[in-house]
Amino acid sequence: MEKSLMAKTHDMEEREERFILVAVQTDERDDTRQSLAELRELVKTAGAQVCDVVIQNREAVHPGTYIGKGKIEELACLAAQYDADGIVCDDELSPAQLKNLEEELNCKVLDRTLVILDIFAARASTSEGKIQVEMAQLKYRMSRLAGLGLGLSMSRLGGGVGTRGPGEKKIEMDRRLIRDRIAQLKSELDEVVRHREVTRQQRKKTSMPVAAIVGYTNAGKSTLLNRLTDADVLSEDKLFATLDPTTRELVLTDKSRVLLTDTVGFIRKLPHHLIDAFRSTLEEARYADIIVHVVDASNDDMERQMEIVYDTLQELEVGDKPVITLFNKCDMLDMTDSSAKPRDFKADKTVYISAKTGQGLDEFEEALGDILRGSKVYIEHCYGFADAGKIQVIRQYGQLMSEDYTADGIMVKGYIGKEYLDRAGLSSYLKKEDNEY
Ligand SMILES: Nc1nc2c(ncn2[C@@H]2O[C@H](COP(=O)(O)OP(=O)(O)OP(=O)(O)O)[C@@H](O)[C@H]2O)c(=O)[nH]1
Ligand SMILES: [Mg+2]
Repeated sequence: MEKSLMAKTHDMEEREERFILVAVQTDERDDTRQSLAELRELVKTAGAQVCDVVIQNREAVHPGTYIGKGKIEELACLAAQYDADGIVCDDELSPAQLKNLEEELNCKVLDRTLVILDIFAARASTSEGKIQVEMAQLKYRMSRLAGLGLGLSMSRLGGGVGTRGPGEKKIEMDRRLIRDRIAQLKSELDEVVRHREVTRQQRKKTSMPVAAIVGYTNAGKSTLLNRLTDADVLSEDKLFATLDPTTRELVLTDKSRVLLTDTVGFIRKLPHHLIDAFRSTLEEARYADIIVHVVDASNDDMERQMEIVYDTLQELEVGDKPVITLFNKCDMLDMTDSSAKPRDFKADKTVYISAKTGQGLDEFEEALGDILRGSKVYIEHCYGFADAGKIQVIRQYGQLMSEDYTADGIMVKGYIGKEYLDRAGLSSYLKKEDNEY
């Protein structure tokens, strides 16, 4: 990780902060263990230590205190025993739960959302990322200001996990100031979104198809982009290494070009404030022509992670697009028994790869080329000189390979999406068998 705010804070402190993780296991949840393993990684990524884990079996989360009275007492003893700085609950706490737990335990009380926000705050590097994180943090604080006396409570808590980031100094502002700041950030963000929209439009003009690399955090998305394009994106064994989308051009074997975009990883219980704030970043997938779904095939929790990725895509209203699923990290698996190979029935194509060793990447590029060609049809037609409008449609929405002036008109060769055939006045000229559409 780069020298971050976090590292700085910790240099100043004598020791890393220590937390006890707390989760409630209900009948409805079957992934408490994995979710806690992930929370442990999140806390470590945020620069703190985990000293113990406490799980309470309950029919439902306690509405006032998250866990029951007996468990709170047990936690208080444990916290004293470990000299822990606080606890981290595995669900987003309501304002009341947060306040009550703080009062009962008299230590720092964090939740999963705060830890994720904290990591994002330390990692955001572009102005867009910073605005997005600050906005998410302020919204989170804002919803917890009610009756919390946050000024007092935060100064008692001091620095460390859950208090960092661009919002740090602003935590103690009153509600009105926070509201003003949110409004200001929102207008800055609108500006950024407009800019992004312009960039997207420009990209469209180059008529290069866009493939968005999506997947669970730590699946290997950045490693894949680096491997394919020398993109030099930070990749590491930490959650949320990537916050800002990076786009690079990839030239396929048939010489066609495609833009590959690396995106923010998904995670279970991705805080809603973050989804809202990062919508323009996360939405890269929405404007892509094709989705490349990277899965960490070496992770026991792979199936659930894939589900979460598809759910998040749905939440982001990423419509029906072709999906190539890449089962990554195959270098760590024994793939000789083909019946043990993982499958993704939602994908149009599945490839087994290792972004680390390069295994399977030729097959992936081939699959990418096939799908991209499949969505476009080849055109070769001589337009009259008066057909400028039609040629403009091809220029704008397709790939114009050549444009030669002849005595009869303009000979145009290229590719265009099937959906634009009518607008380019071409449908009647195409022979179905030529293009297999
Ligand atoms: N063994 C093995 N490790 C891999 C492979 N691909 C990626 N990794 C490792 O997995 C970790 C995460 O890789 P990243 O590329 O940062 O993952 P990411 O999906 O971009 O993660 P976020 O940006 O955090 O969402 C790193 O430690 C990589 O070295 C692979 O094919 N094999
Ligand atoms: Mg990454």
